[in-house]
Amino acid sequence: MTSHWHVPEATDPPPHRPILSMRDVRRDFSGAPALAGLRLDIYQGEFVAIVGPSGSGKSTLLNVLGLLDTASAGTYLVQGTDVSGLSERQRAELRASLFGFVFQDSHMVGRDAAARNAVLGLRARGIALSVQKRLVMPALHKFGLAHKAATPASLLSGGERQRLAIARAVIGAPGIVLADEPTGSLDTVNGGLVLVHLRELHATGTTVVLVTHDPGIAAAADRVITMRDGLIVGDTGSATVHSDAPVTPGDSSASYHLARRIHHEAADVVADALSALTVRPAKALLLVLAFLLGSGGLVAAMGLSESAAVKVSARIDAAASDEVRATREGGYASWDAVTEDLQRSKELSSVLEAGVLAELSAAIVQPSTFRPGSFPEQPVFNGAVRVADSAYLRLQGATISFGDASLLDQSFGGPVAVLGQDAAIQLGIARPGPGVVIWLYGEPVPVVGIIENPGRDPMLPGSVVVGVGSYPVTSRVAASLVLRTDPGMPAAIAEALPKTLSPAETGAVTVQTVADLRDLKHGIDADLGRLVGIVSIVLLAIACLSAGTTMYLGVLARSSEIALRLALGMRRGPLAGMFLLEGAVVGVLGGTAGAAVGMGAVLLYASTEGWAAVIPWYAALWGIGAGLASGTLSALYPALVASRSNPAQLIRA
Ligand SMILES: Nc1ncnc2c1ncn2[C@@H]1O[C@H](COP(=O)(O)OP(=O)(O)OP(=O)(O)O)[C@@H](O)[C@H]1O
Repeated sequence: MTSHWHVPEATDPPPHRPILSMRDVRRDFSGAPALAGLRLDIYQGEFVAIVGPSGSGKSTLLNVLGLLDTASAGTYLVQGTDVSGLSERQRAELRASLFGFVFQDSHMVGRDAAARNAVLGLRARGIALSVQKRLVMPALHKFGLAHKAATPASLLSGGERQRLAIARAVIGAPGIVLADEPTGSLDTVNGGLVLVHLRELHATGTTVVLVTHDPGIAAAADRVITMRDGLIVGDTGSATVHSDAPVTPGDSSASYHLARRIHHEAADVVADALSALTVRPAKALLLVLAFLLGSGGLVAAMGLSESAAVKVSARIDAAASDEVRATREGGYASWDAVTEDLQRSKELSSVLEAGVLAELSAAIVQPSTFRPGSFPEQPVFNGAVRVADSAYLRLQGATISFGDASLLDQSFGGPVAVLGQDAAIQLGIARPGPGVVIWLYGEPVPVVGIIENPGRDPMLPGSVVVGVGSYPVTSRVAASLVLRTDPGMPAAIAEALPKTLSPAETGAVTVQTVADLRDLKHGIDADLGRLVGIVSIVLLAIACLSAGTTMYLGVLARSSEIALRLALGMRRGPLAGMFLLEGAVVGVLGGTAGAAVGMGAVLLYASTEGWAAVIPWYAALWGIGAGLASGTLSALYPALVASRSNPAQLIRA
């Protein structure tokens, strides 16, 4: 320590080039100067203590020196480079490669192990993993923390955390260590230890600048700068033999590497986003649930509308200008009764063909290629299952390949099935043949044909059609008679049919022509889809809002971690990415669960209504996409807040 005051003048011949040099540097906060025009040179290898009363500007000076904060006016050169000309990114890179920081409150990523915290700065600089591994244990050992390597930083004692902060600051052998009251929160023993470490570091050539209130620590420094009211009022001057050699990290393998840095940043972004979720599982679960409800509703709305629309439009198409459908109230007791009605209706003049069609619930029939129980996770069939005869297929103009539709009408010991092309693909059946069966109600049913052309029934491609032959009737059959008439005759046939089929009680027969069916289009089914759709969009908006609020609070709660990452040189883009990814992951999880729940709801609703559930293949993607989009959207503002924050201010907070 020297005894003479040395306040260099601009006219002084520069003895050596300083590594940090300030001229007329000001830092104003709301018009009031925290630094009121400083002139300061710091040379490589110095051990400088900054002292002064509270509020005199010590921390502000340290923050500006370390590029955590920007001067409002004046010139600041780091290794001869004017930092006012650097971009935010260049400042971050310079900060990461030149400075090591020790803060008063040893900021840590609390959920991460001590070892991972120790290498945080190395990661920000893109130091190779092998080098990180080589450096971390000796550093922890040096600071008496080897046995705590795997302990989460939040569980360390105050002294241990501060030693870890120093280990983190020095592990990459930075040219300059800046420490803001590093012993402020420690007892005498731990404070003394910290000072010993800083002196050892200085002995290896590192420049150390520390802010302290402790006269003992100030006395241990080679140069003491005294501040008052934002000005330097005393400087014991530099005693060190200065070197002009450029400041480089002590370990050449620990040099800055952009590609690896980006790689580490990407890995950190993913790991941190995921660990932020797993560390607060209850919060994550609630967010997932919010997105689940929103996107689940959306998928359900799509399925319901589509099922309703297909059901309605199928009928309307079918009932063009030459089709009449009739049903009997309460259905039929047996297939013989159905056949009887078919025969009678065929006797009407102008009826060209009469067929039969009954819808079955796919959820109950459970079509499958696999014997029940033989395959643990059987895919759910999402087409329609219908009972029909060959006349129905004929009058729809449908044609069969690889088989014979008339087998549908025969009873030779059990039902047979023909498959629509989409249904066949879904069930994994390429063509019918001996031994090719599907399982319905847990019983094997031979496949006797594939529908090549669905004619005018748009539901046929996705349908499993079971023959009427000997299809078991367990309860009453809700079958429809489908009649093909001479063109223009449906109205006349519709008049005559009830009298023909049920002369005693014409009301028991319901006849549908195209006019009746058009009304169906505006029926409650489509409205239900629309309603669920609107509700789900509202739910998604609420999910977005609540997730956004929760994440914003999360950003505030993690301000110490954010400050640390920025201070260590993490760029703002990846920092924002970390929060966006967290939102996206929550959204995708919620969206995926929502898609599953939504599809389940459609299947359930359709089966209770006796419809064929039609879930468009893209519904699940929509559900997941809605979750992803709303999750990311909700994280947008919090991410912006995090990435725009000023590390110096956060550290102060
Ligand atoms: N982000 C900020 N916003 C507003 N005012 C600030 C901010 N940072 C510092 N100041 C003000 O600048 C002045 C200097 O603060 P600084 O923290 O640098 O002093 P200090 O000498 O380090 O004080 P202490 O020893 O108490 O930590 C104070 O008046 C403080 O209120």
